[in-house]
Amino acid sequence: MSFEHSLDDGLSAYGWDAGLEQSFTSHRSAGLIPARVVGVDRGACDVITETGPLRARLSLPAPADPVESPCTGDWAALRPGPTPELVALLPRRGVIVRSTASRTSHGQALAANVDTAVVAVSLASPPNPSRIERLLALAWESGAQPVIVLTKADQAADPGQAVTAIAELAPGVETIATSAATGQGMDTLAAALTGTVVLLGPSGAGKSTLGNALLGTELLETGAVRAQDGKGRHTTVRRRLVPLPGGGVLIDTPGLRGVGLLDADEGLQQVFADIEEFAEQCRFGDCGHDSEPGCAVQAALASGDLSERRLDSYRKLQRENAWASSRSDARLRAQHDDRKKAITRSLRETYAFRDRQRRS
Ligand SMILES: Nc1nc2c(ncn2[C@@H]2O[C@H](COP(=O)(O)OP(=O)(O)OP(=O)(O)O)[C@@H](O)[C@H]2O)c(=O)[nH]1
Ligand SMILES: [Zn+2]
Repeated sequence: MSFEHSLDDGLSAYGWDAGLEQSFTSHRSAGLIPARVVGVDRGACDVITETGPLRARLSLPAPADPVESPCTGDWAALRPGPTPELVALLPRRGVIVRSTASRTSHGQALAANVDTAVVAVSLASPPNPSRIERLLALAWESGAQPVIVLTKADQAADPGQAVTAIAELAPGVETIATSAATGQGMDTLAAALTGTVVLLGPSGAGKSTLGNALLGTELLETGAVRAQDGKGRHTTVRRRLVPLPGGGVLIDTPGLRGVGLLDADEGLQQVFADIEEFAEQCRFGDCGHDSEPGCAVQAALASGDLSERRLDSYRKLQRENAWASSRSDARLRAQHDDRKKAITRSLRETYAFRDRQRRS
């Protein structure tokens, strides 16, 4: 196998590697070149190629499910020429999908092939646990590894306590407190990010500020910059797919800011692995965890291992997901088995730790 295309060309900074090169062999022999999709609009797309950015026409059959249309982060095969054409997509490792509120039953693909999903949570105001759980479910479902970043640690009375409280919501997820003001946690964060990274979180959570700190530049638009733009113009063109100095790629598309759940059964199972684990101990396989005898979920509530709030959030997100999924086609799911095992292990350690604390 030849590595001449894979290692020191311009695409490796965007995540191209030997494995992708191998899956591209037949496209290479057909005279096609690899490209990563930066953005799609009006039947055309912006892509990055080995020789730099290009605008390409979409020349592939419309898929039955629009979720399978090209989106930011996709790897594609391009036919070069005076009018470059995108003729095929490489198989995705995963995709972040937004449930559309429209009449159509389809979701919208926001970012493909994401490895790390940063869930940004501001410590400047009380956190919203359900929102965090929702974003974690979305991340897991997309095949990405979530990382919780507590921003604005300089504004928190007790950041250490906040990390502990939020880590409880998120078995198997690293939680890092950061501050753009003091630089706290930025090295730890940079080290926790691998591959293609997205920043999720509500407006004002500090995503752009984090992104700029990671990039070491002011490429992304921040609240502070906008405040100076007194005309309310938000026309700054976002760089939607940018290599990070320490390796990896940052995707920042506007649609990622404020996504709902769609078809995220597995993602929810992972966020609420603790509840799923309790439920396995219930006497009845179809236990509704209300007043059934031998309900291990109710027992966990009684013992304090599980909070009412978390159980309510679980039920609410399950209803929301069931509603969204009933409107959508079945989609490709990422396999999460090894992660589930890691989460189960981390839960066991947590419970063992609590037991030891109680006994001492
Ligand atoms: N004190 C403090 N302020 C911060 C920190 N990080 C961000 N901010 C401020 O919080 C505000 C919101 O930050 P942004 O980075 O624009 O938030 P965002 O999540 O990108 O918001 P949207 O673009 O609306 O989605 C800005 O005024 C930032 O200057 C921090 O670590 N400490
Ligand atoms: Zn039960």
